[in-house]
Amino acid sequence: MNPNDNLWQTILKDLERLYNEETYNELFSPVTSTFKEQNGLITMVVENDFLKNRINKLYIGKINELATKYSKTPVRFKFISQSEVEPEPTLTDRKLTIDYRQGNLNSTYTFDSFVVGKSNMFAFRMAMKVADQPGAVANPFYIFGDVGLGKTHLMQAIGNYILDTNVEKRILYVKADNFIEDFVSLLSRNNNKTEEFNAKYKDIDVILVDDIQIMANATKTQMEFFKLFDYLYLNSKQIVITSDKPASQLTNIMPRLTTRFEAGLSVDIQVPDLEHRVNILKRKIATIDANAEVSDSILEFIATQFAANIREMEGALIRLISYAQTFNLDITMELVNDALGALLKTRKKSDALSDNNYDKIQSVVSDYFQISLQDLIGKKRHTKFTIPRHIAMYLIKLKYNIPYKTIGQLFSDRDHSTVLAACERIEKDIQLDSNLKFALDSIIKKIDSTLSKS
Ligand SMILES: Nc1ncnc2c1ncn2[C@@H]1O[C@H](COP(=O)(O)OP(=O)(O)OP(=O)(O)O)[C@@H](O)[C@H]1O
Repeated sequence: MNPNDNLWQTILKDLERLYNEETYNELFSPVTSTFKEQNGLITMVVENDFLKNRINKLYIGKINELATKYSKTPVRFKFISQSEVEPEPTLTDRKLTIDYRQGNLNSTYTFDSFVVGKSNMFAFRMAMKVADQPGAVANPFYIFGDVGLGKTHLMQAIGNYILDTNVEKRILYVKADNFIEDFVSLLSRNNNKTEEFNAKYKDIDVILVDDIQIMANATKTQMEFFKLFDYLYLNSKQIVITSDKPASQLTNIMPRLTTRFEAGLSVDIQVPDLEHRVNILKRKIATIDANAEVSDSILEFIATQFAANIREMEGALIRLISYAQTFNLDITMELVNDALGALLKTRKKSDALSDNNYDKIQSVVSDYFQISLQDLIGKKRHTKFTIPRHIAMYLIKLKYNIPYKTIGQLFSDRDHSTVLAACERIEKDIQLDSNLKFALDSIIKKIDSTLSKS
């Protein structure tokens, strides 16, 4: 018996419960065993194209949700018809197939499971195009956005899609810090490791490099990455990169890399609005526990409390559902307070701490723009200093709403009208300049995290 048959039998039981008898008997019950598995993709065979298309169009999402629920390892299902069954590969063919999905890509990070809204629509559409024609549409494809907003998910969805279309494709997902580690260990060992390094990084079709900003200051690693980048690029291999900021704002990454990143296509992911966040939560419930009943008002409450980071929002939902399951309780607002009380309290505390922290805002802004605090507050008039200065004034006004005159005193005794003009200017520019808007959002996040630690 194929090891995935037990999984399929378990899924069948749920399908029988979920759908009417006629559908179940026609579509699912005749499929008694799995056909094969490769790279986490389990293939099932049905009698004809009509059945195959119905399942793949209407029921595959639910089947994969159940697979995620019941399988210990990440797997997905695919249905083919009898006429598509190919003869088994010979032993030598099989040896050539490297398992590129296991331990490399998270198979739940797919386009299917990515909830689309205004904040990520462009990024999503372009990612689909890149996945459809790797190496041809946008190379490199650069995704940026704040922590926990879905960059890794979207990047891996590209990898999973390419693999689903062609299981032989070699897709390498690597976090920038692992690339640094691999390179450092290459330097510290003998030469025959070079071959291993090259086999891992060069003998591939697609590279997905996550959190490139981590390479800041690692000059030798950047040089090596630069060589690899050029090699892959010249061979039309798709390169996908994620970062917490636009390429133009990466600090301590060599310009020969950042300019190459800018030459491809950059897309950003913003914080989703409330309705979008609630939709993400609804989708997550289905994967955590399809039977959990969570009212819209509770979902809205969670989406409001954990607005800036989807990972945190998802964590709160998982905690709530697990809590309800453990104590066998209905999910009410009272239970939300019990289950999430500690998390909510930490957030309140960090808000309360935020009084009178003007100097912290000034130092986060100066750090972000890599200028000294003295220059931020002082009188120099180069735009390198005036833009960060205006941003710091604007943020203090936004966060504390203290008089313009008081803000002026924090910046070398400037007068009320200078601060007012600076705030109005920033307010206007963020409507027009998405890079500025992005910088502001990142700085606000950093301020919040600094204040919560104090
Ligand atoms: N639009 C979305 N639809 C469904 N799930 C999402 C979406 N956006 C984010 N998530 C989920 O939020 C979690 C965090 O996403 P992810 O790890 O991709 O964020 P990230 O931007 O790469 O964060 P980091 O900067 O920390 O690497 C994941 O579980 C992901 O599935």
